[in-house]
Amino acid sequence: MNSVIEKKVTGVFDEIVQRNPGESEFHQAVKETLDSLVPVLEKYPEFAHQKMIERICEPERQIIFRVPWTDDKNQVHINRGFRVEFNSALGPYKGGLRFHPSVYLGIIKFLGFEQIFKNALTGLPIGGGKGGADFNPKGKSDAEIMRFCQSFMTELYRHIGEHTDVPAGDIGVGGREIGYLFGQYKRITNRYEAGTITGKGLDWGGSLVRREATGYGSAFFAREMLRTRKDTIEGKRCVVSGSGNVSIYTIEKIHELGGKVVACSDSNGYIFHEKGIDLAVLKQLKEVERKRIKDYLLFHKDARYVEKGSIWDVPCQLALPSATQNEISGKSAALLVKNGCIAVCEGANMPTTPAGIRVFQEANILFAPGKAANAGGVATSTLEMMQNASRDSWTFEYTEDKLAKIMTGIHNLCYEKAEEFGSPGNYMKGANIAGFIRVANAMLAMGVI
Ligand SMILES: NC(=O)C1=CN([C@@H]2O[C@H](COP(=O)(O)OP(=O)(O)OC[C@H]3O[C@@H](n4cnc5c(N)ncnc54)[C@H](OP(=O)(O)O)[C@@H]3O)[C@@H](O)[C@H]2O)C=CC1
Ligand SMILES: O=C(O)CCC(=O)C(=O)O
Repeated sequence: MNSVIEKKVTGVFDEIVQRNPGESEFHQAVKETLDSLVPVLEKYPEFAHQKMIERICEPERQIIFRVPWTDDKNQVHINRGFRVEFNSALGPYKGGLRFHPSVYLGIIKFLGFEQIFKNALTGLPIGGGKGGADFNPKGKSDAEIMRFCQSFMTELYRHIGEHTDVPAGDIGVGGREIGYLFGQYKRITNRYEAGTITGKGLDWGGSLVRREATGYGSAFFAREMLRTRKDTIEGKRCVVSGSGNVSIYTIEKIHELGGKVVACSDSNGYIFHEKGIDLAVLKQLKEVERKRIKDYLLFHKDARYVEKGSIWDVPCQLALPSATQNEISGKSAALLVKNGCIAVCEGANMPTTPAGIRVFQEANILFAPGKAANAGGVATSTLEMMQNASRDSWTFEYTEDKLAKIMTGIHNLCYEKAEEFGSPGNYMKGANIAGFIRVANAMLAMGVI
């Protein structure tokens, strides 16, 4: 360890671990970010003096609540709901809701923390927040999902609003859940405040391209990264993990840009299809029938299903992890590099472990961190809020063009900041530095808040 600033940052991190025990994902996200910020604090001593990193790492507000609901057999269940309103320096808290049995405070805090920097990178007026519940939507009937969402919103409604906190979807929360959540919000408040939640249906305040935005945005980011090495997506063999919202629309745009996605997955296993994933089948299975990825074999006998295997064993040039956190271990990263992978673009939040990131950086392959590469979703949510505020609705082409420009802007900002602070080509450092500077400057201007 060298500088005084480095020692200070290490001390701050140790204190954060002590104050937030047992929240390993939150610690991981904070460490990755703080490690990038040493040169910023050296260049701008006022950030250190004003305790900007200490302030940014402490959520403004954390709400934890009971979510009781009744199943179809009239049995009562109790889940735990969360909303962490992390930082509102740039605008209302903005970030999705995750319904998954693994959810606990540490996961919501890591996601909320990442969201602060991601939202800042978009250049749009949005703060960072995240929420969710330890509820497992798998195997539940529509009526059970509705009752759960209504109960969840019966507490959440008092904390949200178009000028305070604007939730959206994440794992386990798609168009169906957003409908039930917004319906209950409208019912309790007696206000058609469409800008309070994003990812809505197109007939009731939603925006074209929001459904596609995170996946399309990730593919646009990959295109921009490859461009810096005078390369393109055309003809590239790609692997996209997951088969949910982000994965499906990543595959769609990669195919449009001339790449070929040969594998995708769900939490049970992965499908390998040398001819390229058949997106129409995938959409039918996952968006309409809510089935398992294994059923892809019913449509394509020449595909292969690998139960419980690692999708990162499949050789590819471009890897787009789009399922969940920590899905690429150091070992998987090493295998990807050995198999000829030249670029990794994170559609999911924090899908690569610290050991995996080290492998990619040492191999000098292109690596886009989730907070930059998957920012297209939240950016388009903000475009949805703009349309709601002006009682307008934009065309697909207009909205997609705006998304593409935002993603190019984020790419260029990360690239330039990495160079300016002495780590050319390091998109992770560039993203952390650019996001932090924007938020810290706003907080500085507003005094000790
Ligand atoms: N939706 C959005 O707009 C945005 C999402 N993200 C991030 O993208 C990622 C995917 O989100 P999204 O597509 O919306 O979620 P979905 O719920 O639509 O899909 C999630 C996919 O990931 C798989 N998955 C989830 N958890 C695990 C796990 N523990 N192990 C293996 N596979 C898993 C799911 O499989 P199964 O069905 O078997 O559980 C499913 O295929 C998340 O990290 C999310 O935070 C980031 C920015 C915006
Ligand atoms: O659209 C949004 O507001 C949030 C999307 C999200 O949860 C994310 O970026 O991780």
